[in-house]
Amino acid sequence: MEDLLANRYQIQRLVGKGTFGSVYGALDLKTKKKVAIKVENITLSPSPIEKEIIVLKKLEGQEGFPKLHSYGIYKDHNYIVIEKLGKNLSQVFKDFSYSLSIPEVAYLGCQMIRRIATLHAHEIIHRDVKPSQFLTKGKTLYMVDFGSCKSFIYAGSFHIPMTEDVGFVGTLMFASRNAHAKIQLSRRDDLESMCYSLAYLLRGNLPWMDADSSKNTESKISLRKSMFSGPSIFEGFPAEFSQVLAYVNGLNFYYCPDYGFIYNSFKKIVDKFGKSNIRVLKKPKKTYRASSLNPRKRSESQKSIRNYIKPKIDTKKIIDTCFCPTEESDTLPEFKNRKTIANNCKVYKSETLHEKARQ
Ligand SMILES: Nc1ncnc2c1ncn2[C@@H]1O[C@H](COP(=O)(O)OP(=O)(O)OP(=O)(O)O)[C@@H](O)[C@H]1O
Repeated sequence: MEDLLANRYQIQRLVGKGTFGSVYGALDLKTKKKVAIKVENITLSPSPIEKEIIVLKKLEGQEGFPKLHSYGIYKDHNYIVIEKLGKNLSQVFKDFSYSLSIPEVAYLGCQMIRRIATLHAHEIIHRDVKPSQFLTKGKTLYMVDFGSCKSFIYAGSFHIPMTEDVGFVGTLMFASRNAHAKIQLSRRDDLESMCYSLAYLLRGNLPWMDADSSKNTESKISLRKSMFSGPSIFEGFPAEFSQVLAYVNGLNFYYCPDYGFIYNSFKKIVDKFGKSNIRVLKKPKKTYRASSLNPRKRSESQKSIRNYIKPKIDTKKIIDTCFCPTEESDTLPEFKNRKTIANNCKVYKSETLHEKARQ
């Protein structure tokens, strides 16, 4: 990669390499701000970066998603310039010697489910949820890499059908069982991958991970996952984790998951253990209070607060009001005596059709 991209971005260092491209840290010579630049070869078709641009535009202004600064083609590369974030959760895990505490993982879970709920509220599924797709910056966990995303809605209001024999999408270690069975993925699969990510961060391994990496073939992982991916992967940890996985395993292809139930389950763990020893997602060191700024900076800061555009979709509302019980979830203790709250999520046509077929 050349040192200067598009006459504006001074490439500083390679931050990471993905399956399809590389991410560089760079300095925007115009704004003097640090940015991240993702590049891929122009010959890739379909282009993951093109997909990423569409998704990032849709998510503009949402908490926990990087800002898209610009994009374009430079020589034989597509590129996007996005907000520079910190380390991903795999790197954070390594920094903590592969040992995070129960409340730390539950705290990360609270933010993961909020990001996934926001993405789903925009009718998009991620299809490659794993620890390295969540990056830290200050107190916020960001979700990145939208190259595998897909809209689960077509023609405005139809949920995609549950087709089989689709190609494998995702990452072997964290993919849902449906991904291995080559069944079309839907919202439930992002949640299953989230559960495996949390189990990995709690345990430091997953039952289908062979220490000998050459033995981690798709067929071996798929077989072991079908045997060992039940709620027992959370054995020895607070019951809320396994209850969430049991709930997710009971979700129907078309259902809008109950993000509120999942969020509250993780929050219950955080509340039980307390937040005082949580080392991840700490406040940035430098904080300025408006009153300590000089008058000109104070007025700029107040103006930027006034100009702050409220997120179009309120994740808290999705978290609080979305509830779609399944037959299996009725058997969980949390669901006993719980009233069905009107589902705030849009009801898609095929979901209604599916309901009718069930009756
Ligand atoms: N906005 C960003 N700021 C800082 N680092 C980033 C940013 N986006 C991505 N990265 C880093 O770059 C690395 C590569 O990211 P990328 O999304 O291309 O691939 P990946 O998720 O690691 O791998 P794969 O494509 O195989 O899923 C990530 O590990 C991440 O830590």
